[in-house]
Amino acid sequence: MNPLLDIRSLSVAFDGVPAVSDVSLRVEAGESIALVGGSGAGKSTVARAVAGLVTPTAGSIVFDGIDVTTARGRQRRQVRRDMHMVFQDPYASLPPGLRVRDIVAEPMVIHGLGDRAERRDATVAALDAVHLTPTDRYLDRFPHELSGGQRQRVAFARALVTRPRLLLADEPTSGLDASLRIGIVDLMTELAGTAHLAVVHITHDLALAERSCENIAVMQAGRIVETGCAKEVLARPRHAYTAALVAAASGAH
Ligand SMILES: Nc1ncnc2c1ncn2[C@@H]1O[C@H](COP(=O)(O)OP(=O)(O)OP(=O)(O)O)[C@@H](O)[C@H]1O
Repeated sequence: MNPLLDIRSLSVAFDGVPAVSDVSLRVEAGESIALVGGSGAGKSTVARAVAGLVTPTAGSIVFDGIDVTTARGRQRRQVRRDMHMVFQDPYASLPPGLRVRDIVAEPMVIHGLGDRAERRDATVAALDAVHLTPTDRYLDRFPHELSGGQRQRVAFARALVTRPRLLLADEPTSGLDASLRIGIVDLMTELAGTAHLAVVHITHDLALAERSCENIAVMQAGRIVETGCAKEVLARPRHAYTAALVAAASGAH
């Protein structure tokens, strides 16, 4: 069977400077994979290329049989509906002038999905799925009337409302304190289980990577140096860079 996401020999350069070099990665439907590595390793650039936000210099990215780098028209809209990105800073990524009900429903409006009543039901279901309950308490609030953790849950609800097949979560927990981080990571695990969603979780934090994902890909200087089952890779790293990350993380705790 073809994977949901098939990245082959992806390279991205900015002004001629390589940011991602020859990255290949397969993500199966319903799989959760952590993309880890130090700052500047190229993790966000891989996710942004998958989401069509940056143009690769070489390689291909096939999502559900569609080449995202060349998709146009109906196929492009299908990719946008079936794949969502959640960013680091929910305050910056949520429209400040909209209420939660309109923020969460907006992707359905953009994609012309459902009538008013169906959008309302889907919005309530998405808020339920991210445990912002009772939903009536949140529907009419603006982003500035929510805590950081609640804002990030709204960002997840918005990402889920069109029932996507892939969630790209780029450092969704940075800026949150430790207990909220675990809450968000456990939410992603739960969503992956119940919504048959594949999750790519970009993080610096190896403990969160291991907690949230079955699999892991370790990036260094634009390349993937090691992949495998997260628990095994972190317990017995084969690559010196992974071993150094694990040693640094255990020194930090
Ligand atoms: N829009 C851009 N223009 C120029 N250079 C960029 C751009 N985006 C990323 N880069 C460069 O590409 C490299 C990889 O950056 P990227 O953000 O993908 O790394 P990262 O692993 O996600 O890092 P971090 O964990 O710090 O977010 C870095 O050297 C960065 O400076």
